[in-house]
Amino acid sequence: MIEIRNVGKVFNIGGHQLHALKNISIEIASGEFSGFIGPSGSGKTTLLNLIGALDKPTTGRIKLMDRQLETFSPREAAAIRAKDIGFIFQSYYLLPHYSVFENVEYPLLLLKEPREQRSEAVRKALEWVGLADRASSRPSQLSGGQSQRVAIARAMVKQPKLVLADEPTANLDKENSNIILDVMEQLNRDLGTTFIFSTHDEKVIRRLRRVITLEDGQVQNEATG
Ligand SMILES: Nc1ncnc2c1ncn2[C@@H]1O[C@H](COP(=O)(O)OP(=O)(O)OP(=O)(O)O)[C@@H](O)[C@H]1O
Repeated sequence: MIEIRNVGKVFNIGGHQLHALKNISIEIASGEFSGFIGPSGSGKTTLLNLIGALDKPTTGRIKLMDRQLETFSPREAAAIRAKDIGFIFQSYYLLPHYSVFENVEYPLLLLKEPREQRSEAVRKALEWVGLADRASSRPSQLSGGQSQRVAIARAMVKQPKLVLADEPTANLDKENSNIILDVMEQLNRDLGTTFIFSTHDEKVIRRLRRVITLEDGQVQNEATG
């Protein structure tokens, strides 16, 4: 599903060059439940952003579902993000003035799906995360764990092949972290969705079937389990 070949990423900060990623080569297969771990600043988020077509590598190539991402225009990158990739972040980024239903529906509006299909898909996505009864709630009425479950439903509503989760449990307690990890594991099993995490959290790391450790912008080691 993903082929990362000799990827480097350099940020220019005030005339100084920061090598955030150095010659990374990794392949990730469809259906994996894997994650990048490593110290703060090791390049986890930078790498996830490149896979998610949110940014481009300085050197090297990234193939995502048979498409060379580094050749994409901003418009093409936006289209692939809208259609094929679900994003989950540490901060849930729910729209505060919209209901849970409308928040989950939003990606389908961008894809211009007809109303009936949208309603059915939102209903299903809220069922997956156990929040079918909260469709008309506002984000401010939800706990952190429930908010992250809405964010998962929003990422899953278009049934993407790939979901990228950047520190998804960072703001959650143990119980809620385990609930959202259960949900993601089940979606991975039932729908075959590929999940890639960036995380420091032991609770997440224990669940990953493949752990890729980054250090100073390089792959340090790999473990599967
Ligand atoms: N847009 C940017 N502009 C300049 N430097 C950046 C940018 N994004 C990341 N960096 C730098 O690149 C390096 C890698 O950052 P990155 O956020 O990928 O690390 P991380 O492993 O995700 O860290 P954390 O666990 O703290 O989130 C850091 O030194 C960071 O300061």
